[in-house]
Amino acid sequence: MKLNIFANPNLLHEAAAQTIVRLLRQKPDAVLGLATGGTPVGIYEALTAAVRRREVSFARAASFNLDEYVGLPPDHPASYRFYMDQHLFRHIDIPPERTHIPDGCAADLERECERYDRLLQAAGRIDLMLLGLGHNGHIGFNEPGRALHSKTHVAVLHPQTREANARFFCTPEEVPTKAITMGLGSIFSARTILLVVKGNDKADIVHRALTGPITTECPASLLQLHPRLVVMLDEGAAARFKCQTTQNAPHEPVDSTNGLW
Ligand SMILES: O=P(O)(O)OC[C@H]1O[C@](O)(CO)[C@@H](O)[C@@H]1O
Repeated sequence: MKLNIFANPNLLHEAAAQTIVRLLRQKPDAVLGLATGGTPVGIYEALTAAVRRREVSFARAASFNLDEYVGLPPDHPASYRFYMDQHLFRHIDIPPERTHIPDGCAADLERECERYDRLLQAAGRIDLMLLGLGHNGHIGFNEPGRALHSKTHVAVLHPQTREANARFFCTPEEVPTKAITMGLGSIFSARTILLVVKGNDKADIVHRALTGPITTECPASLLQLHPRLVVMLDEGAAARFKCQTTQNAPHEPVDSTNGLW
């Protein structure tokens, strides 16, 4: 695992974006796994700026989003399709037909999950999976529980998750109770996983996920087993890690695990 700690969120956003830029320069047809939520917004802004500066092109790339709410159409402002269009896709040159997000309004949700898995399989391995972290340790919408799913499935959202995401809706009651999410198997099969976590409110959970026991009660703890895990934290999220803030250029991540493991 490579752990990078940044003095402020802007440096973190830039470093995460540059990781994706570097990948696309080496491999223009890379398959990207993408996340939503508050965390990646700044990363998508930095990617948009890099495309505007013509530092990178997404013209040959493909993307697969982690999840989508059940029952929200693409034009609902809180749907993840809407979010991705608003924050990234409409600002970059990725062909719309190569951007994939589960259809949360499909008449048959089980078939939609199977369809998404077939698309993932046909695309080959995800080269880089961008992940945020839920306050309860969820990744995508893989919620804590006695068992985890490997494949794309319909997840019942934890009350804590619905509460955390209520800020994206007019009223808390509007937050859907279910979502379609990529499973742990699909997330894990990515060549590289980039976990980005910001804010003091996530300091405990990110520390537990990366240093605590590996358990389905904290889905992100499974990431400890991934052979190529890159973690980027701001100082708030890194409060419980006793290692130094990344001093070198933010786009040159260093291995700063410094005897932690
Ligand atoms: O960045 P946020 O808004 O804290 O969300 C964290 C995680 O929660 C989700 O939004 C799902 O609740 C994930 O997609 C995201 O990575």
